[in-house]
Amino acid sequence: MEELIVITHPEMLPGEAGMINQLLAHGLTRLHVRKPESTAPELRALLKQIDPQFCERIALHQHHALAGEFGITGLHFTETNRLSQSLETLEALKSSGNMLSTSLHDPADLEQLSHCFDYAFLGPVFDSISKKNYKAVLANGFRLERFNFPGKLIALGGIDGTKLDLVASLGFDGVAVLGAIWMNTANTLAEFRVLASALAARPGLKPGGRGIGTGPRLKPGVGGEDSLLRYAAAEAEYPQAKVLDCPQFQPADQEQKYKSGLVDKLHFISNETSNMSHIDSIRLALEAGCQWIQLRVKNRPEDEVLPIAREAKQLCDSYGARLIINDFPRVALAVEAHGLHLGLTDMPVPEARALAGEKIVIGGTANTWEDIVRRVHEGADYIGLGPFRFTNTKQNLSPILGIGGYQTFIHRMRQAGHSTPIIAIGGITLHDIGNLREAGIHGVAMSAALIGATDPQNTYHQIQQALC
Ligand SMILES: Cc1ncc(COP(=O)(O)OP(=O)(O)O)c(N)n1
Ligand SMILES: Cc1nc(C(=O)O)sc1CCOP(=O)(O)O
Ligand SMILES: [Mg+2]
Repeated sequence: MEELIVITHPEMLPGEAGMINQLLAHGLTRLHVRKPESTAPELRALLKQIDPQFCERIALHQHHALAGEFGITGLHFTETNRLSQSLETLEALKSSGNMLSTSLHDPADLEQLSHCFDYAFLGPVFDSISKKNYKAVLANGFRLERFNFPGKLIALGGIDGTKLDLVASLGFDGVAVLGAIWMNTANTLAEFRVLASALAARPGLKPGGRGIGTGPRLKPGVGGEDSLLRYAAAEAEYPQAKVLDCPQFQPADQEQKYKSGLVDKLHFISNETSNMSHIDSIRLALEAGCQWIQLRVKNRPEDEVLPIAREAKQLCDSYGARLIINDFPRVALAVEAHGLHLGLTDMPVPEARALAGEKIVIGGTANTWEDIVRRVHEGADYIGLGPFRFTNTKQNLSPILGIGGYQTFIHRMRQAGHSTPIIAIGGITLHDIGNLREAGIHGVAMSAALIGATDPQNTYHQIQQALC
């Protein structure tokens, strides 16, 4: 069993687009946008906020006419909607490259189901978590009969992490979740990670298995199979190298696209002051909502950084967040950090890669065009490009780039065909993000703007919105 599909909350939630982008950036391969009460303009407003690179992983339940506008090819048909479609319509949609799915409530209906459908939801298999009075329809002792349906069968209804083994034993190819993800919106990403890790760790998941969203139309590197594999690589210790070795993911540029989903858009940089330790600053950021934390301890030897890193790792784990270690590859390895950030005078990226392995995310600093080219050739997973403006957080700053520097360098990168994600850094505040995003950055790294915020949680949410 390998598929994990998330269905949106039926109502529009505050900050929902940000949460959706986060889920997709963290490896979600298929998102079903189901908003039964929403009008087309309301749905359009939501879709507009979703990063276009993710639209190929989306299926729409309502307002199919919006699909073309956003490059969405996934069309879902509710049971009623399916029954009112002619076979010709379904065949025409299918042959024009769409990926079709539908819902069934009676397993016997599979016998008649059109083979135009790539996958079908069947359920509710358990009493629903989110819908009261939505009771399980599958009888005790149920075992899935596929008839000749060639598509995937996805269990829906009442599924959480505790049910995966049972669902797999019933013969399903995957699960669709709603309540488990959206019941507590403060924990959406953490819940997804728990489910995805549990699924990836199941013995049935094999690197090379196909995922929904892997139709022949999908570009490698955008959702689908590689995204599923990416999640497995990141979460279940399948060697990422297997993905990158596969010829279909070459040249290097496709590889970079694949990498951009691995790198968060907001990096918090830890700091210490006379009344705040690194751990205090990390706790503040985690409580605000940050999910990507860089431990940046300066002017201390490795043996002093190691215990701080261990504590930071525990703390980040408890919030389902990722820890990146600045400057110290061996510390990153020792604490099993998610990533490592290297400066221009630190260990070169390939050396750190050889030391720390394929799984770890490695970012590298650049201050000039030549540095950018070096980082691209070194195979950095992202480039920390700065400084944007003067900051007290770092000593011995390189010359300020300003918005013009980012515009120029990102333009040159595009011309040269380089797509390594750029993380802007140095004195960045909430109000800079719009311009930086327009210049083409992938994300921002921030320290003082979050540590010094009067309401870090609110600042975090505004930053997330601005990054969408
Ligand atoms: C995301 C990100 N980008 C750049 C830096 C700067 O790293 P470095 O050049 O190694 O300088 P120090 O941070 O070590 O002073 C970073 N830390 N993070
Ligand atoms: C760690 C770091 N590196 C920079 C670079 O230009 O390479 S600027 C910087 C400090 C980032 O913190 P703040 O958001 O408080 O300015
Ligand atoms: Mg450094």
